[in-house]
Amino acid sequence: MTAEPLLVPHPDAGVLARAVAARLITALVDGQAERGEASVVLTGGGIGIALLRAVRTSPAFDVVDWSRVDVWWGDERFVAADSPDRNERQAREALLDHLPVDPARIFPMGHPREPAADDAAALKAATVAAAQYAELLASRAAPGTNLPVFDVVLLGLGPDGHVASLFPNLPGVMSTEAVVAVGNSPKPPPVRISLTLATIQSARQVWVIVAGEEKAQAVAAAFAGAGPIEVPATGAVGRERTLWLADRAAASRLPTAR
Ligand SMILES: O=C(O)[C@H](O)[C@@H](O)[C@H](O)[C@H](O)COP(=O)(O)O
Repeated sequence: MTAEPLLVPHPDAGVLARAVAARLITALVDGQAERGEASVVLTGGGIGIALLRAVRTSPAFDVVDWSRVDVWWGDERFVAADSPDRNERQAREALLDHLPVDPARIFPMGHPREPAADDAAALKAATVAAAQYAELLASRAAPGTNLPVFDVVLLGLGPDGHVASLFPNLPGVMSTEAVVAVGNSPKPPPVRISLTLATIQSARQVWVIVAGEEKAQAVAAAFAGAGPIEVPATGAVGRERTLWLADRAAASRLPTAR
């Protein structure tokens, strides 16, 4: 295995979702065989939720002991707990509500406790929630460390090269904190919470999952040597393995694309 990013092509988005679901099931089973438990960091976005649905309908889904899986989020839209926009809610509907998970091992990011008076107040509340998530991460880390070693971090890719809620040229990209609040996300909603690249890099495996022609330019820029300030996804690397799992359209602007 290598942490050097490796692009794995897939014919289309449907096959991609099913293939990543199979890969995820295998990674969790392997983690449980080796360490007795496993962990995954979920992503929002179209392909991120589609792959959760594909896990649910996979014939192999019950090979995983879901009661021994820690579930984290890479980012969250800072909106009301019952908002359909929340990544947590979408993940629960797509998969988690249908599995025998241990509720004590599901770690959603925070949400506003009350409607904020303005964007500044919302950012302030998100900053508190981000710090609380960092504490939660530390509470599940090995003694002497601040972060758990995630088995797999799942990330969608934005057309601008963002992953989680780390956007090009915004301060969150280079943050050395574990978790950041984002107050001016170019992708709605504007206020978000995100793991930082430093935290994502603590994972054994990082998978950037990308479908669609509108992502092709960002994929090409990443593999042409762009840095994380310009294309944040390039900073999302795992300790053992970094995979870019792409459909044909997303990989179409790579020099080797056929
Ligand atoms: O909460 C979010 O919006 C995300 O976590 C974000 O990083 C997403 O994964 C990408 O924007 C890709 O989203 P799509 O797959 O919908 O394009």
